[in-house]
Amino acid sequence: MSDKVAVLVAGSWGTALASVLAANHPEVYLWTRNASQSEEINAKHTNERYLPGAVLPDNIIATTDMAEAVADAKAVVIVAPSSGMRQVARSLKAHWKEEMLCVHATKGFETETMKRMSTVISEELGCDEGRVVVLSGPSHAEEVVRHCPTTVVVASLDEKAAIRAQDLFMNNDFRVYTNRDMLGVELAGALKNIIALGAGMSDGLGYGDNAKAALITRGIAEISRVGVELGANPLTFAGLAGIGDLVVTATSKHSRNWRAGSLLGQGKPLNEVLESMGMVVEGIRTTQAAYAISAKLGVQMPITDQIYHVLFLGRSPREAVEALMGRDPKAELESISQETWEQWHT
Ligand SMILES: NC(=O)C1=CN([C@@H]2O[C@H](COP(=O)(O)OP(=O)(O)OC[C@H]3O[C@@H](n4cnc5c(N)ncnc54)[C@H](OP(=O)(O)O)[C@@H]3O)[C@@H](O)[C@H]2O)C=CC1
Ligand SMILES: O=C(CO)COP(=O)(O)O
Repeated sequence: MSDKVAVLVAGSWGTALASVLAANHPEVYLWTRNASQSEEINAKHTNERYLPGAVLPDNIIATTDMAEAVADAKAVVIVAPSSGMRQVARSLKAHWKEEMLCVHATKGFETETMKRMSTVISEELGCDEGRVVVLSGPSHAEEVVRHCPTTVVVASLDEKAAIRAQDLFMNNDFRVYTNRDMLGVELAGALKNIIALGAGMSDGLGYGDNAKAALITRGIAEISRVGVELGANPLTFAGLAGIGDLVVTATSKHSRNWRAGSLLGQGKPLNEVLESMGMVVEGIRTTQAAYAISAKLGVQMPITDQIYHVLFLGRSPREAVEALMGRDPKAELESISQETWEQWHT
């Protein structure tokens, strides 16, 4: 097998990951459905729409031909938004070979089915879920292309596949840890976007650092609660894919979820906010999925519940904050089950 690596879709994160890979591998093929974007990347080594101002390595070769991108690649990295994942994975099927490593770096669910991305990919490729690796963690594309030090985790049901992915991406700017808890890593990466929307709303309303710290801390509590209920390792939520990514998304102006939340907090309607973003805001779809998951499991997700009401049921961000602050008095660790408590304290 060649030294070639393929990245599918040239949005901001796909392009940034292609530039990480280009430092480690001689040829990185970047597939896009957009011919003019492909020409721009090959001729000017830029992707102005998604990463304005960044200069890309010249061993990134863009193409609109998926067969050309994937043929003989040792690894395929899929970075489609969750809404396009099934379609992209379905197109990959004709070109994918069992021996290729398959990594995804998408943070979201398939809203219609509430499935995780590794499930969607394995269904479309017709392979075992263990063949898929997820890459996640605190990593804004804008900083990664500037070679700012960044740490992420890769997780898979197959530890050997995770180690292959670690080896594929790791370099002096981009440090990669393995984690065996694929479920926890995928859940954490998706659910933190809801809390980042809330943190943006809080800032948009003009609230301060106390409110944001509360959202981050109570946010990771509800993410862990649903994660543990589904069978994830509670410690994953204390790691890079959990609190690490929640902090970076809830506190950074690079974050599209934070920015969308901030505009909503300033009173802009959702449709106007989404029109002005021009990039994917995964937290919106994820709020729908998480609201349904929380109801199905009977697990309390009070912040998610309020964000859902703001996004889809006309509640104002200020009313949502009032509802959260006016909840019944509770002990901080009340909603952690006895079993989980014992797990954490042994
Ligand atoms: N940006 C970041 O810093 C990070 C993003 N992520 C995650 O990565 C994922 C992708 O986000 P990001 O790159 O930021 O998104 P962007 O909005 O920057 O780009 C989205 C890209 O997806 C393409 N696309 C959308 N739907 C399809 C489809 N059906 N078929 C083919 N291409 C499609 C778009 O193509 P077109 O231009 O033709 O519409 C565009 O290239 C998300 O899950 C996000 O949460 C994770 C970590 C960091
Ligand atoms: O996941 C991210 C950083 O780790 C990017 O978050 P946004 O999608 O909110 O920009």
